[in-house]
Amino acid sequence: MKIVILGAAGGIGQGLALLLKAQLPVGSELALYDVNSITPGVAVDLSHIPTDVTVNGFSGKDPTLALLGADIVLIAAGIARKPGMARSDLFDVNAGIVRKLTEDIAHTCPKALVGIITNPVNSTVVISAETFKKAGVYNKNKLFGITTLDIIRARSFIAKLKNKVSENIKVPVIGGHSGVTILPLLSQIPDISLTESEIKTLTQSIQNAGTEVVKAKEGGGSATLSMAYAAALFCFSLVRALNGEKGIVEYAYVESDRKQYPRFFAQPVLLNENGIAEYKEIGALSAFEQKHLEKILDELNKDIGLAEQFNQ
Ligand SMILES: NC(=O)C1=CN([C@@H]2O[C@H](COP(=O)(O)OP(=O)(O)OC[C@H]3O[C@@H](n4cnc5c(N)ncnc54)[C@H](O)[C@@H]3O)[C@@H](O)[C@H]2O)C=CC1
Ligand SMILES: O=C([O-])CC(=O)C(=O)O
Repeated sequence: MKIVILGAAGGIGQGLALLLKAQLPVGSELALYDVNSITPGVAVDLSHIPTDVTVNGFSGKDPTLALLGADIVLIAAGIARKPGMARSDLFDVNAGIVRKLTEDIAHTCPKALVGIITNPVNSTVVISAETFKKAGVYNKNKLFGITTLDIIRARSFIAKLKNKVSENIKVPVIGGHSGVTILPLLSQIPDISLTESEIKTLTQSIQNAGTEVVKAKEGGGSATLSMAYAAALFCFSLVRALNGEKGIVEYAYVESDRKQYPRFFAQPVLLNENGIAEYKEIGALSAFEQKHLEKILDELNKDIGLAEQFNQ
């Protein structure tokens, strides 16, 4: 199994590379690529960790050598927010980066599963889809916007509030990955009931969590370590599915043709060797969640439309 990280020298890239080097199955291969010339050095550094995962690092303008034979490609390349910015303010720079890297993937390893971390996820995933389409190799079952960070935040916040073990808490989060488009389904958490006021506060905390990190880092970037952890969890699920393990369900921002939802939407999917095997039921929404859903549709459709236009 070969896993590639694009943007591997960045805050997320390095943390993610460390987690994958430490925990991928024996015999896996990890390829790191970044325009930053320290990337081969990051790979040398990681290669001293005694796990049976091979690490190679590549820099320069062309990621082809890193991408050759990839099974999974994770894209964390691009700029991050500074205080006062919205994720959508990253579009102008990151849209072009994601398009170029997708062209490289389409050319070199079109069958790989691709996970997109680069913001604004609501749009970059669409740009990637349209780029694959142009290249004639789009498979919607293989392209994922990684929204796992919203899920792990929800788990942490609820565990703290209710004094529970976070590992045992499962929280669905649907929609998109920016502000109000992040919709945690707090009515669906097994064995935990929340008051109306707790639901309101938690929903806002989960939606604003990224901005809180940006503020706290005072211009030094956005969430990196928690995102690296989230992307590693998502990647391990892809690896297990590729290895034939059954019953793996993840929430991710993917294309589907569910009638009442936008073209791209974070939702539960069952994974197998080919990526998405099946779209799972989103389940019943509470009145609060239903009302919230109606509010986010316009915003998500706008982010998707902008990306569709970018690729025309
Ligand atoms: N999906 C999510 O939940 C989250 C997404 N993000 C997003 O992830 C992205 C990366 O964030 P950080 O790692 O904190 O940023 P960073 O600035 O620390 O790292 C980005 C890396 O991308 C590299 N890069 C830039 N252009 C490239 C190209 N064309 N090819 C290869 N590498 C290139 C840079 O050299 C740098 O090493 C940002 O867009 C950020 O908004 C951040 C947190 C959560
Ligand atoms: O907020 C940001 O810019 C980074 C991000 O997506 C998150 O932390 O959820």
